[in-house]
Amino acid sequence: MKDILVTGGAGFIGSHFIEYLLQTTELRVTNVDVLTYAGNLRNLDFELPDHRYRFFQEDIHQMSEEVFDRTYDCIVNFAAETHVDRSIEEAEPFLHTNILGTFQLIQKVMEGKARKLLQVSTDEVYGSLDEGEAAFTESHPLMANNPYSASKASADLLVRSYFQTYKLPLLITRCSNNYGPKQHPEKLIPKTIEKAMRNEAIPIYGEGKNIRDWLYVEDHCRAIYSVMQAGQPGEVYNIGGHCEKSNLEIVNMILEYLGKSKTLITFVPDRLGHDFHYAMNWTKVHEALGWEPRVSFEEGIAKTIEWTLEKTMNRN
Ligand SMILES: Cc1cn([C@H]2C[C@H](O)[C@@H](COP(=O)(O)OP(=O)(O)O[C@H]3O[C@H](CO)[C@@H](O)[C@H](O)[C@H]3O)O2)c(=O)[nH]c1=O
Repeated sequence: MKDILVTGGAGFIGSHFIEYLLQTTELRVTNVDVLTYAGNLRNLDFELPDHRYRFFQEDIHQMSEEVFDRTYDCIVNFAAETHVDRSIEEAEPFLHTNILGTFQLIQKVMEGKARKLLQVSTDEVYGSLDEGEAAFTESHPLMANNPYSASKASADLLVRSYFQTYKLPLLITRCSNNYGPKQHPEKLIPKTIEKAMRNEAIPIYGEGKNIRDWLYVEDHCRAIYSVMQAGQPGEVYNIGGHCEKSNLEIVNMILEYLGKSKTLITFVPDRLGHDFHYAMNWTKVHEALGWEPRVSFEEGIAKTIEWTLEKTMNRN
């Protein structure tokens, strides 16, 4: 492999993946990102060697010929609308980017402009675990419960269908909740850190008992790289953090770390259709590719909080 096209590379996970590729491999990276509210070139604040990195501010629906002046060994698709609450407010951008955008990328593989596509997906496509169910395996039915996850599930099915129909080399990874430096403050962890630092009320939906499986973003990037290198076309690989925690536990840990009062916690009406419990069974990627998460939650959350404190100090 030589050339990788990363879509959505100015976003949270995409920018970490580019950093991982540039620092640990010799691959050349082309980054296509339209720079919506969630994409920010400041996320790429590390060394970007000219001969191995280039950026196009373009929409994945209308990529220019310049982007395709070479054949890519792989497209890794991070370009997505990702926030559940926003999808409940207005679903259309989610359908446009997440479904039709993915379709455009599949077309690039059909046209021979890329040798394969890795679709970065999510545990949300499985819906919520039922009582007594321990974790999602890759064969769990797709039971998306909100417009965001329905759009990601639709994209996964498109990818699957093009593998089944045309035997195109397409792969899917499905991750649990990521966290780490540079995440957009609309998400639970960065939002809690930033609000706590400012002594502002921290909104907890419902009773705060919903459970997520937290994965440090660098562990996720390592997993995606392994799947890109050695995953089997047509296969789905779950990636999880082996770290189930309720939202209240998360918020309490952050408040404790920052030495802030628990009175900042404010219970607010629940998210509509709020999935109760996600957890990933990632035995398959472990057995097939030897991947496992390395960063403990204690270590990961400390790095994330310290990064946020430093960012805020530099801003002031
Ligand atoms: C923003 C916010 C969230 N929450 C709750 C809702 C969820 O149970 C939990 C995490 O919420 P979020 O940070 O929005 O993440 P969640 O809805 O789980 O979805 C994330 O994780 C998914 C993977 O599971 C990704 O596919 C999504 O793109 C990503 O947004 O915290 C609150 O209680 N208060 C809040 O203000």
